[in-house]
Parts: sequence; C-alpha cells; structure tokens
Amino acid sequence: MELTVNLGKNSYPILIKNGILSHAGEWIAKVFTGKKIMIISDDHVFPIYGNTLLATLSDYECHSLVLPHGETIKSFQTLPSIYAALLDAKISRSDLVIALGGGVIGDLVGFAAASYLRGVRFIQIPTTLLAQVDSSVGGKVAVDLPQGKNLVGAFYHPKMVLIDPDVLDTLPAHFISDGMGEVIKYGCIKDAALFETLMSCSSFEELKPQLASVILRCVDIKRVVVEADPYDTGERMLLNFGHTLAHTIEQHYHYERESHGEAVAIGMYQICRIAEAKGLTASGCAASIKKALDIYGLPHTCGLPIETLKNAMTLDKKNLNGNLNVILLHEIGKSYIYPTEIQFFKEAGGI
Ligand SMILES: NC(=O)c1ccc[n+]([C@@H]2O[C@H](COP(=O)([O-])OP(=O)(O)OC[C@H]3O[C@@H](n4cnc5c(N)ncnc54)[C@H](O)[C@@H]3O)[C@@H](O)[C@H]2O)c1
Ligand SMILES: O=C(O)C(=O)C[C@@H](O)[C@H](O)[C@H](O)COP(=O)(O)O
Ligand SMILES: [Zn+2]
Repeated sequence: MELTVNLGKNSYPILIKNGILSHAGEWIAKVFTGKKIMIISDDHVFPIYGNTLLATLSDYECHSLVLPHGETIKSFQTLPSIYAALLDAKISRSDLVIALGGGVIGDLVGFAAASYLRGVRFIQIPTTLLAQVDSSVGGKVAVDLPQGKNLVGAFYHPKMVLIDPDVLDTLPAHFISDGMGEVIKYGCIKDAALFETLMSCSSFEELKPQLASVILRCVDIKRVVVEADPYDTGERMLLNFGHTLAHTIEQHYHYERESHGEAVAIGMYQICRIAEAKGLTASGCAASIKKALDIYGLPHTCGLPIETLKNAMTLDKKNLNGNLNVILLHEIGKSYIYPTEIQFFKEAGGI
C-alpha cells in the first residue's frame, strides 16, 4: 500500500507492507542516490532489527548510533552525542539519516536531522504502533524541555516513511495499548466508522487481523489533515485532541510515569467530560471514549488536581494571543477548535 503526502517539493511516499523492512534498501534507492547512511535507533530496537536493515543496505557505507530507549532521551542533552556521531562519520548534506524506532527516536532524530548542517535528509522507519499511525508522518520533530513537551522543534519532513506492521510482533503489550490511544484519537476526531470498528472488538487481539487497514486509515486521515495545514495553524490542531491535558500530565511526571499514549487517553476522556458538562459536546461521548479505552487497556484518569497542570497548560503550542485553543468533539467523529481561556478548566476538579 502506498500513499503520498502531497506537499509540493516536500512531498514524500509512505509505504505500508508486511515484511518491507527486509526490502528497505530497494525502496530507499528510489529516493536516495547518495553513498553514506547513518542509522539511529535505540537499545531495544537495534538489537532486534538493526541487522535486517543493514543487510538490505549493503550497497551503502553504513554507520549506526544506538541510543538508550525511553522518553527522557528526547531532550537537548542527547543532541550533542547525535551530532558527534554524525560528525565522526563525516555525514554531509549528500548523505542520509534513518530513524529506526518509535516516536521518541523519530522525533529526536528528525530534529537532529533538521538542525545538523541546517538539514540533512532523513527517512522514518517506525517500529511502534504509535509511530506507525501517527508520529512518523507529518514532519513534526522535537525535543522536550523540563517546562513542557516538544517545546523546541521544527517542521521537517522525511523523504520516505517505511511502515512494516510485522515489527509490532515484538512490541511489548504496554506500547500496543499506547499506540491504540492515538488510533482511538483518529476515530474520535475524524472517523466515526473507525471508532465503531474499534468498539466492535473486545480486545486488541480481536482487532489484530484488521491492523494493517487500521494503520492505513489513521495515516490517511493524518495525510489529509497535514496536506491541508502543514504548519499547524488551524485544521491540524485537531490532531491535538486530548493533548492539551496529555502534555501537561507528561511534563508533571517529568516524562517518566504516563507514556504519551496513556496521557492522550486520559486527556481525551477528561476534555470530553469537561466539555459535556458545559454542553459543548454531545452527551455520552465521554462514556464511549472510556469504553474504548477500557477495551485497549488504557487509563482515563490519573488522580491529579487540575490546578497542578494549569501552569504547564499556558505553554501549549495551540495558545494564540494569550488564549487557549482546546480541541473538542461535537460528537464521535466530528471535532472542532474551541478558543477559550484557562477558566475553561476551573471546575474540572481532579482528572
Ligand atoms: N511527531 C509527531 O507527530 C508525534 C505524534 C505522536 C507522538 N509523538 C511522540 O512520540 C513519542 C512516543 O513514541 P512511542 O510511543 O513510539 O515511544 P518509544 O519510541 O519510547 O517506544 C516505546 C518503547 O518500545 C520500544 N520499541 C520500539 N519498537 C519496538 C519493537 N518493534 N519491538 C520491541 N520494542 C520496541 C522502544 O525501545 C521503547 O522502549 C512521544 O515523545 C510523543 O510525543 C510524536
Ligand atoms: O502531528 C500533529 O500535528 C499532532 O498533533 C500529532 C500528535 O499526536 C503528536 O503528539 C504531536 O507531537 C503533538 O504536537 P505538539 O505540536 O502538540 O507538540
Ligand atoms: Zn500524540
């Protein structure tokens, strides 16, 4: 299955195919005619998939950098070691960087690729469900700051995205659930039929035979939104449903407790609950989201008083002219941007 993200000179293909990792070199040759490649991965992913990728890249001079795993490496502190590895390998603008891993590797390596030499080409090979349905597409690359999530970054598009659903076989169950948080998001914001499909299963195992088509559906929704608003000035903000609260929860716990998908799960349910109480969302939506979260092993609450999150919320990237923009649902499958103020959360209590 092949899609193209149409962004003029920044257009790129997304390939979704079981087993494509073993043929990555053939696909990469279609968009890269240079000689040298740097593969950057983490210490969970590279030991499992590094050799498979390297074996398909035997026509190139390949280098690799293996970073520790986990959200806390998505920080400024990691960048010097990436730049040093790129310099040691004498990676130039005629060369290529490959991000092999989950969303942490994709966002971090993407930002390094955007900034090193003011930009070297990079390709995303996402290995988590979350990265396959969301983070590898759209060109948002970033690092976290102690003050907030993804606060320093760029819009920098990959030259290609290679999605091999087979690699999810080794992904721990916790991170399958995590990815399902973003999948549920796509149903909530744009596709009631997708949401129904998710609700019709009683567990991830039951959904698994349809996984490739679910991945395709999410990526295609994201493609259309990104094409319409690549720089996140309007329509693209809808992809941030649940994220106003999610990012503050992640920041509150120093990126060490709730993982991104879990935080998004809590954020989606809670914003719906708050909006329903104000008559801004059709009643019953929060309950439906909670049911979907239960099916896929995701939380809907984290026990934090909203007061503790308000400060971080003022740093949200959707804030314009000092006001908040929150993403709400009219109903499942229909989302909208709601301009408001921090008072919106006044009577939210604990989330
Ligand atoms: N740029 C975007 O548009 C965008 C979208 C959504 C999320 N994100 C970001 O993505 C990040 C979260 O990404 P994530 O959930 O993929 O986390 P992650 O990259 O930390 O991966 C989760 C864990 O799974 C391991 N892993 C990855 N692939 C594996 C595999 N196939 N087999 C075994 N283990 C594997 C990793 O080593 C890690 O321990 C967050 O920082 C979030 O902000 C970005
Ligand atoms: O691609 C987007 O746009 C998104 O909002 C997708 C989100 O799932 C993702 O978590 C993104 O990194 C959030 O972006 P941010 O601009 O809120 O940091
Ligand atoms: Zn997200």
